[in-house]
Formats: sequence, structure tokens, C-alpha cells
Amino acid sequence: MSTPIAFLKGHGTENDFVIVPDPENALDLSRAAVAALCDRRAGIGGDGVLHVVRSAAHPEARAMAGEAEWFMDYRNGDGSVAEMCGNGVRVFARYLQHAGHVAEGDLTIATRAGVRTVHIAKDGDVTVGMGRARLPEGDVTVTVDERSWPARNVNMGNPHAVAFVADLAHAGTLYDAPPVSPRAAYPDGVNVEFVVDRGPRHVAMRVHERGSGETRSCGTGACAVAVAAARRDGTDPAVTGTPATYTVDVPGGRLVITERPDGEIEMTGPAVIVAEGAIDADWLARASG
Ligand SMILES: N[C@@H](CCC[C@H](N)C(=O)O)C(=O)O
Repeated sequence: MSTPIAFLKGHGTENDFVIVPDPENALDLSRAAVAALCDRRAGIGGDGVLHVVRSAAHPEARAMAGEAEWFMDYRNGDGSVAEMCGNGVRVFARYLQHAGHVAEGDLTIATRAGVRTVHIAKDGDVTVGMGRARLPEGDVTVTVDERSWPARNVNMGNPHAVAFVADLAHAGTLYDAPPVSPRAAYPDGVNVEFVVDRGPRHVAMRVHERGSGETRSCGTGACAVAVAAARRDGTDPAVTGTPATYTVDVPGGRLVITERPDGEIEMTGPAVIVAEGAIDADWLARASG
């Protein structure tokens, strides 16, 4: 029998992850292995995997090793690779604290979208500097059944289409990815957010994530929603010169997003470790095919 592989389970506003500490990048976490881990019946279950690797030990992160000791090698539930995961980076920071690698306060984490700054507060919430949004030009349309909505193309390191709708139920079951057109606007696929107003600078959303399906929360998605809402509401900080803060309710909780006049975005929310265990390495090897 092979040596078991340590894992933890954690979530941020119920966007849940299998955390696999692998400081020296010794594991071969294939696409099939990640999908098996995330399987909610035959595996551990999660929206994605947070593979915890020292930046110096990962080819995609080596160049960031001087700025951030740890690299979040994030994978979606189907095993695909994504550039960024906003809830994931908060849970990743919570894991580093839990494992004694870092203390409360400020730290940096390398991601495929670049180095992110994180603050672990005494009250338990974790804030992450999400960088700036990009807003590619061009009209985008999201469709569910017989309804279509104009959507805003927002890139938070990963791609989003944000549609303001009259009722979140209009998003339907979200079992399948809602069609977004033109497809050429998103050559690598897209995360789709459906948004309703709850009050001044307060919205609620549902999301269909690329590579994971409908999830209970998406941090980059919540940031994309806040950015789109600010442009719609005339509160774009680059225009008004004052920060815009939006409360974004997700099915799994609440995130608070602030965009500053220089475009930098901060997101605050909870991050929780719920379990620790050991993966049967032989099972994982078989699952990897
Ligand atoms: N849940 C994440 C986003 C994860 C990546 C996304 N599915 C993609 O493929 O871009 C978040 O909290 O940001």
C-alpha cells in the first residue's frame, strides 16, 4: 500500500475546495485525478482543488517566488486549469495560517493571474487584493431558454459575463452552461453571473462556473458583478474619484467588494477549514487512469 496523501476540506461562502498540500510539487495531479477528488459521490467532493505548492517548485510560479512563497495551483472540478479563484485564494490563505506557515496579518500568494495580497483579520474574515478588472469592448448576450439578456464582459484574470436579470429564478436550473454569444468573445470559455438588485449598492447573484457548474459562490464573479454594477449605476470610481463598495449576496453567504479610483479591487469574506484527512494513494492512482 502506498503512503496516504494528506488533504483538507475548506470553503469560502460555500464555494468548496479539496486542499492538497504538496510543497515540493511531488504529486502528479492529472485532470482525471482532480475530477475524481471533486466527485461528490465517488470522491471527496468540491468545486475545485487548491494544490498548495511552493512557488519555487512550480514551473508556472518560479518567476514569482521572490514575491510570494506559495503558489495556488487552482483547478476546477472537472480538472481544468483556471487563471484565478477569488474564494480559493482566501481559503488558501486560511490553510497557510491553519498549517502554521503564516500568521494573521498580511501575506502574498502567487496565482496564475499574478501575485495577490491577502490580509487575514483577527475577526476571521480574509481580504484579498484582486487586482484590476479588464472590460473588453463588444456586446455580449446570455441566453437561458426563451430569455436573453445583454451582458457585460469583465475579466478578473478569468473571464466573466455579467447579466442583470429581473429574477434569479430566470437563470433556470443551470445544469448546463448558459449559451453566451458571440462565442469568440470567450475563446477559453466563460463564467456566467446572473444578478438582481437588493438595495443601494447591494446585489444578489447566481453563477454558472466554467469547469464546475453552478456553485454557491464565486469570488472573481462577485468582483465582476460589482464592477459591472458600478458602471451601470454611475458609481465607477475612475469617474467619480471615490471608492465604490458593493455587497454581493451569493447562495452561500455574503461578499463585500470595494473598487478604488485607481481600479484596484478588494474582496472580503469568510474562509473556513472544515476537515482534514488522508487520500488513498492507490485509489487516486487508479482514478488518474
Ligand atoms: N470559484 C472561483 C472561480 C474559479 C475559476 C472559474 N471556474 C474559472 O474557470 O474561471 C472564484 O471564487 O473566483
